[in-house]
Amino acid sequence: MTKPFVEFDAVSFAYAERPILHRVSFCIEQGHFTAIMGGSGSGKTTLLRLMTGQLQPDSGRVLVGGKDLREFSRQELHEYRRQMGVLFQFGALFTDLSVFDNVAFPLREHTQLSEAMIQDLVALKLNAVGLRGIEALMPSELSGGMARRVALARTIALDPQLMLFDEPFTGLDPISLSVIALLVSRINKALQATSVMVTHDIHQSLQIVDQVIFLAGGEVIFSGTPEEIRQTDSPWVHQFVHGEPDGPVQFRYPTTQSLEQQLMTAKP
Ligand SMILES: Nc1ncnc2c1ncn2[C@@H]1O[C@H](COP(=O)(O)OP(=O)(O)OP(=O)(O)O)[C@@H](O)[C@H]1O
Repeated sequence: MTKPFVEFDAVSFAYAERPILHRVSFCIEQGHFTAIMGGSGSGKTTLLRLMTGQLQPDSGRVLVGGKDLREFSRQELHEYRRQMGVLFQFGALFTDLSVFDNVAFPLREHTQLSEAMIQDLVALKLNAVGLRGIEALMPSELSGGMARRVALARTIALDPQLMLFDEPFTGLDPISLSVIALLVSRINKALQATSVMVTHDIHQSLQIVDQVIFLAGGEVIFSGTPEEIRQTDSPWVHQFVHGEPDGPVQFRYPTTQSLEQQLMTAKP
């Protein structure tokens, strides 16, 4: 039996006067792997920030384990974030620290473990991403794909219950991309973590996730399993799956002024 881990209940959010999300509701089950997809600027990263508690909804609720994030005490919020592993787009490593020290960083920061224990844990985490043996290398000596894997090892150092990935595949060659996708999927299963991944890579996602949520126009326009996505006749989803430039998802930034008006406006 699964139970909800993170729920969005009619969440609306705007940056100043600019509405981004409008009454967004969805549920992420414990232990499930969910991809968030949508056009550029549709609010995917904003949604992750609402999930971490970095941003707060203007209305609606973000529930974690059934409790409104707004009602978390400082201690609860700290604990929630400690159980979270976050891997950003370019998984920045500390360039002045070796691979070992990068992976050891969260262990030293958040635990009282002995150095001997930390050494074993770093070896285990690097082993999980297929890179045991490169402990002494500096980030400048790694390929882009290796650096992303080291960042992944660091993300899982504390055995997070919730893993958030923001475009983990960006900028990788196809082989490194498949390797990262496979590792992310395996690690998710091994840790029985709940994972949420913002990505543009629909084909890779459909192979590894349990659920995909599509955002457009500030709303969830579709959510379902990979099987349901393959079968839907939603034009939004169709445009995404087939990577078509024309369709309901617009590539233009929404502006109220026409190009003609803008060109006619007197210049200083
Ligand atoms: N701190 C901010 N202040 C004001 N506007 C912001 C801020 N962060 C993001 N935005 C705007 O909010 C919208 C949604 O941004 P967000 O980064 O969530 O989109 P996204 O779906 O992750 O985009 P992409 O796929 O291009 O990374 C964008 O139009 C962006 O310009």
